[in-house]
This record gives sequence, structure tokens and C-alpha cells, in this order.
Amino acid sequence: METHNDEVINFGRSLIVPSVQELAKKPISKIPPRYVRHDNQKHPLISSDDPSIPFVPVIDLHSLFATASESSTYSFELNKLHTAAKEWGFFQVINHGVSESLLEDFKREVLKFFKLPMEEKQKLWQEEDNHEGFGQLFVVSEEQKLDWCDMFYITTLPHNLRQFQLFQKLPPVLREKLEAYSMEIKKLAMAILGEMGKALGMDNEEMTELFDDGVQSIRMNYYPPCPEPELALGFSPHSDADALTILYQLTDTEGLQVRKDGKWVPVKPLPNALVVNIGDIMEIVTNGVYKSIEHRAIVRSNIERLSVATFYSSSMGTELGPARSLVAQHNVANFRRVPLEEYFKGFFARKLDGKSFLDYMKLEELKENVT
Ligand SMILES: O=C(O)CCC(=O)C(=O)O
Ligand SMILES: [Fe+2]
Repeated sequence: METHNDEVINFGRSLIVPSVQELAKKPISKIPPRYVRHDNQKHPLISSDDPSIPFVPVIDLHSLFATASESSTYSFELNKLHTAAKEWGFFQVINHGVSESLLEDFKREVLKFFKLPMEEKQKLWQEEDNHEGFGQLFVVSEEQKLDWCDMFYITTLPHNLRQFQLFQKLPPVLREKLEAYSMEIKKLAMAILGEMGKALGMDNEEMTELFDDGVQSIRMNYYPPCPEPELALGFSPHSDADALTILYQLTDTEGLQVRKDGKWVPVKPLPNALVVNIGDIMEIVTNGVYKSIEHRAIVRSNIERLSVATFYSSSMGTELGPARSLVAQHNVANFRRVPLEEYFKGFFARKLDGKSFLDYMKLEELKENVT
């Protein structure tokens, strides 16, 4: 049930920036300096067809869940999940159970949403003091370089964290599909987290307590064609702050790249697949066994790209830190403990800079002794 509440928590703000989609409609052959990266590094498209490039693991969730219900033994698929989470922090899932028709309907509505006239979008633009809505995140100064991307960000779960006004302003069919998508993706995230907990040897009850009523937010990304794609970036390198991200690549345009052993590896959009990645919260909860991985998005000269990232984090009111059942196993805690709300506020107050915020959470010397 939806409740209108007066105590929506404001996790942060971001400076208001112009729409890149509108900019890209103009007949420009050069991009404004604010989008040209300082490093002047080129950000080339790396084709996933190049045989020397490793392929991000693909996990068949049907097999995983089928073997999971049969026995509690460590199945082949569970081992594959565990290895992918440990060594890649990124994988694709197929046979994930989210209905194809819902994915199609949601995609259609998101595409329409970004094609709305600017006067309509303006009503859903970020406000000075809150970063939900259309705009960009993590913009903290007028000098900062900007991403070649417009995004729409909204907190979806739990219901009492929703910006009721923003939900009310969404086109009704999008809103309906977003609700359904949010629920399906929560179910999927919980199922994957449950399997991960099993693979890690985490206490089941602890896992449920941490994530059952988790915070979910959805970020829709629109990357317009860019006249100088190698000088810009669609999304600066970052790791996600949440526990588990489920990314839906709406178009079959390549653009997402993950950093693996120092190299950028493309994540090829596969039909009916979703991309899953470990976020910083999961790295902390697993006491560092699973790693959140840096990733970025590049842009193209002649083609747009769209994606929807759903971020799933632990529940409000819980403390963020390594799972106690794992600290007991490992005999050491590698991260500090902070209230979840404090963690989020700290994260959103910064410019995106790789995995720098996780370093703040890391305990280098202070090792918590287990009793
Ligand atoms: O567009 C993409 O593929 C990446 C999006 C992403 O990393 C994010 O929204 O956090
Ligand atoms: Fe991300």
C-alpha cells in the first residue's frame, strides 16, 4: 500500500545541469568543454567480438534456482555464481524469470519518457535540494566535468521513502510498469542475494534481516549520440554504492565497460539477459570476499543508448558493516560499521571517483576481534 509520508529522507542533492539530449539535438560538431575529459584520454569503443577480450560470465538462473530447491549442496551453478561474484563482480543472467512482456512494456514506456517534450520533462526535473528526477547525479561544482547523459532517478522502495509528488507526476502507464518492474526486480535481487549468502556460508537469518525491506532506487539512463564520442564519457568510472545492481540494457548498442585486471571490457547486450553487479554495500557485507567493480559507459557518434539500473541496498535502520556471521568465519572485520543513512549521505555528497568512497569504509589497521 502506498502511504503519503512527511518524512521522506533526502539522501542528497546535485547541481542542476542542462539537458544533454537537448544539446545533442543542435547541429554541433564539437562538444562544449565541460564534457571534454581532463585527461584528454580517448575512450574508444572496444568490440566484444574481439577474441582477445574476455567475456563477462553468463549465469543460467533457471538451473541455479532448480538445483537450489533440490538440495543444499554446492551445485555447479552456485559455484559459477560465487566465482563470478568474486572474480568479476559482474555477470549477466539469463532465464531470470522476469517476464519478457513486462520487459518489453517497460522498455517502450521508458523510451517514450525520454522523448517527451522538454516542457513536460521540466516538470520532473531535479530540484535544488533533491536529486530525484531528471538531471545528473554527483555534480558538486561548476567546474566539474559532466557526463554525456541525461538520467531520471527515483527511489522506489520501501514505499515510505518515495517522493510521492514525483510519482504522481509520472505518465500513468510508465508508473504502472515501473511498479511492476520494481517488484519483479526486487524478487530477483532477493533470490540472487539468497544464493550468494548460501555460497558465502552466511547466516540465512542475518541475510533476511539485512535485505528483506531493502532500499531500492531506479536510474534510467539516456545517452544521446555524441559528435566527439572519444572525448566524452556517458558515465564516469564508478562503482555502485548499493548491494546489488540489476541493469537492463534497453538497446543493443554496446557502451557499458567494466574494469577487469586493469583493462576495460565491454558488456555485450544479450537478448533477454540482465546484467548483475556487486555494489560497495555487498563488498562491505561480505567483508571483502565479493568486490564491487568499476565500470563506465562510453558514447557513440551516430546512435543513442538507453539503460535502466535498479539499485538494491540493505534496509533502513540497519547498520552497514561486514556480516557478523562472516566476521566470525574470517576472524577479522575489514570494514567499519556505520548507520546506512550516514553511508548514503556521504556517498551522494561526493563527485564520482572510482571506488574512493569504499576506502573511507575500509579498516586498514583496526581489526575487530571476534569473541
Ligand atoms: O548504462 C550503463 O550501462 C551503466 C549504468 C550504470 O552504471 C549506473 O546507472 O550505475
Ligand atoms: Fe553503475
